[in-house]
Parts: sequence; structure tokens; C-alpha cells
Amino acid sequence: MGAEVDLVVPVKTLDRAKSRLVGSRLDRPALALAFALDTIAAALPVARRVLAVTSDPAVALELRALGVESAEGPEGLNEALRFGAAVLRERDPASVVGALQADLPALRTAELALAVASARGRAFCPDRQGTGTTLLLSEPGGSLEPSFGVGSAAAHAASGATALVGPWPSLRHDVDTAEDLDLAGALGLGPRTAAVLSPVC
Ligand SMILES: Nc1nc2c(ncn2[C@@H]2O[C@H](COP(=O)(O)OP(=O)(O)OP(=O)(O)O)[C@@H](O)[C@H]2O)c(=O)[nH]1
Ligand SMILES: C=C(OP(=O)(O)O)C(=O)O
Repeated sequence: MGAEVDLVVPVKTLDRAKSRLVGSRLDRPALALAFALDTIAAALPVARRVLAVTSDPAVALELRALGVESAEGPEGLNEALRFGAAVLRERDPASVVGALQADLPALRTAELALAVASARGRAFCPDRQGTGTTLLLSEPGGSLEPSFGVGSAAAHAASGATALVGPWPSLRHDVDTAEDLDLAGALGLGPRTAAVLSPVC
């Protein structure tokens, strides 16, 4: 792709996160934090900068220990992403700015690197079902125009972004439900997520 890649990663307040993981013995806040830390740790070697946008001081503190910068953005996912993308764009008018979801606990660095390198212009990676979006990239120097939420893959395609489909299953396995967690587990979970799950497995 050529241009440097800077990523904004939105992280919801932990006590409200991953509400669809209900009905199990899972510790949702601990898992949401572990998902975010595993996702970001896998992304760090790929991106020049990673900026997390979160209103949760506990998340910011954990990320600081990883050397990751956080900012408190506005309420709402797309608002948080626009805020983070503007911060990154201000620092470099020519970079590729990306939005990476924080619920990819099986993410492999090499797979993210391959997907990013495959992008030509503004592009997105659909989730495994093909309806959601796990990664959205601007064109170099371009705007992100995030439309995350229900049906975001179709929304990103309709806004002119190209779908990134290739050998990067770990980038497509976001985890919202217990079934998603089983499927991500089959790919191999990051160490923090595996540690949270180990007492109940
Ligand atoms: N900063 C910020 N991040 C958000 C917000 N809503 C969602 N996110 C993040 O956006 C990504 C995708 O969100 P979802 O998959 O819906 O995750 P979630 O909201 O924790 O899960 P559900 O409660 O099941 O909807 C995850 O990285 C979340 O942490 C928000 O209002 N602000
Ligand atoms: C917000 C999104 O994530 P999810 O569908 O996992 O909630 C999205 O895919 O746009």
C-alpha cells in the first residue's frame, strides 16, 4: 500500500460491553478487556500508531501498560471513530487511517498485515457472516467515513469502499456471541482472552 497506516480502535466502556455474551458463566467485562488487549497487541506491529478511543479509565490504564495511547472521544461508535480518525489525520495528512474493531481475540499479526497490504484505496474487511465490518481503511490522505452498525458491510460497499476478502480468517472472526467465541477459539485465542477463559474451560 505504501503509505503509513495509523489505526483507531474503539473500546466501549467495559460494564456495557459485549451484552450479547449473556446467559453464560463468562465474565463479560474481563473478556471485553482481554479481547481489546489481544486485538491491539496483534495490531501493534502492523500500524505506525494505534489510538484507542474509550471513555473507560480502566481500559486506558491497561493500554498505557502496553504503550498504547488512548483518548476519550464522544459517545457512540461512529462518532468515536470520526474523532479518532481526525486526531490521526491531523498528525499526518497523507497516511492511511484505519478503524479496527476491538473484539478480534484471535487476530494474527501476519493476517492483518496481509489484508492491509492488499488494500487499494478505501477498503473494508467484512466479518465472517459478511454483514458487519471488522476493519475499514481510508485511502492515503482520505477520509474514513465510518458507517459501523447493523449492515455495515453493505453500507461501506455502498459508500465506495472495496471489500477485502482473502486468507485472513482471524480478521473476520469478531466475537459478539458465545458461538462466535467458540469459532474464534478454534482459530486460536490470544493469551489474555485464553487466560480469562481458562478457569471456566
Ligand atoms: N469508543 C466506543 N467504542 C464502542 C462503542 N460502541 C461499541 N464500541 C466498540 O466498537 C466495536 C464493535 O462493537 P460491538 O461489536 O457492537 O461490541 P459491543 O458494543 O461491546 O457488543 P454488544 O453489546 O453485543 O453490541 C468494539 O470494539 C466495541 O468496544 C462506543 O459507544 N464508543
Ligand atoms: C458494529 C459492528 O459490529 P457488530 O456487528 O459486531 O456489532 C459492525 O460490524 O459494524
